[in-house]
Amino acid sequence: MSDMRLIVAGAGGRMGRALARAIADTEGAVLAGALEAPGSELLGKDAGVLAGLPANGIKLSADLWAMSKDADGILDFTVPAATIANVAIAAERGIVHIIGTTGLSASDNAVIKSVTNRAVVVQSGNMSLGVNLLAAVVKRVAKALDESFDIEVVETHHRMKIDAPSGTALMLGQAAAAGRGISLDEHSDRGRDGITGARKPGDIGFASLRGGTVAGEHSVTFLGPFERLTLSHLAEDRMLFAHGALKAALWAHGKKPGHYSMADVLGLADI
Ligand SMILES: NC(=O)C1=CN([C@@H]2O[C@H](COP(=O)(O)OP(=O)(O)OC[C@H]3O[C@@H](n4cnc5c(N)ncnc54)[C@H](OP(=O)(O)O)[C@@H]3O)[C@@H](O)[C@H]2O)C=CC1
Ligand SMILES: O=C(O)C1=N[C@H](C(=O)O)C[C@H](O)C1
Repeated sequence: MSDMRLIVAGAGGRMGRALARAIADTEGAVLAGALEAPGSELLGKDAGVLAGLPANGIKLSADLWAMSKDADGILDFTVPAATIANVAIAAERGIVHIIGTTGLSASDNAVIKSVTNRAVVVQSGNMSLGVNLLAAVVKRVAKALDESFDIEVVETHHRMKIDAPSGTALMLGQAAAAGRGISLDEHSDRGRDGITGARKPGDIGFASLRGGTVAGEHSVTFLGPFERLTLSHLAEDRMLFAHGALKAALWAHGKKPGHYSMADVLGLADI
């Protein structure tokens, strides 16, 4: 099979630059386009040079329709509005869409789902093996422990992150809720401040720390009578997520239309 031709959306961003480096490192993948926001001062710059590599001749452009003509997939780590605009074009072109963007609303997610009867989408708030394994373990533990154990999800990220709780924290909260057989929407405690009252039994709490250059740190703590169990994951470098996204793209190439998760890619969906 010929190399998978991939577009990086948000090519000037932290993940976009990491993705360009990961593609250059990965056999079977080649950079076919670099998308940036209309009006960005980076438009026209070389994607290789921006990523700290030799020039590769791929210039940043805001025209996804044109650059996707001969592409096979798009790796999208941008912002919700951009991802939603990209969904329609990727589906129309029939190219694989790997979505890592977080902070998406319920209606954004409904738009993404709506194309998956005709498009291949892999979406995950975290592309790492470790976090997806952690989610499977959290689900199991939550199933084993009753409401006498409170569940708290804590995440720490770099100072530039714009959304909270992180996509990963929400994914871990969903895993805990699924293990317990409850709806996260109905049992979520976010943003405590002031006189909050006592903790509601059964709620899943979230707390977000921001600062420095932290690539991503997550923990789920089960707090019971006289004991506590904490499960955690530490991302040491965002190249972890870039390599995960590449793995997802190569896995998805040629798959039938559907809405896939990283657990599907990693063979963890049944755990
Ligand atoms: N699922 C996972 O494993 C991971 C997910 N993420 C998520 O990925 C997203 C990006 O993170 P990060 O790289 O740190 O953020 P950055 O802000 O560094 O990068 C986002 C990039 O997208 C660009 N952008 C904005 N609008 C558009 C548009 N319309 N078309 C194309 N590009 C656009 C931004 O440009 P400009 O600055 O000019 O606005 C910026 O360059 C976040 O949602 C983050 O949570 C991050 C790491 C791992
Ligand atoms: O913005 C980030 O950096 C990250 N975002 C993702 C999230 O919201 O969980 C994944 C990772 O933790 C890094």
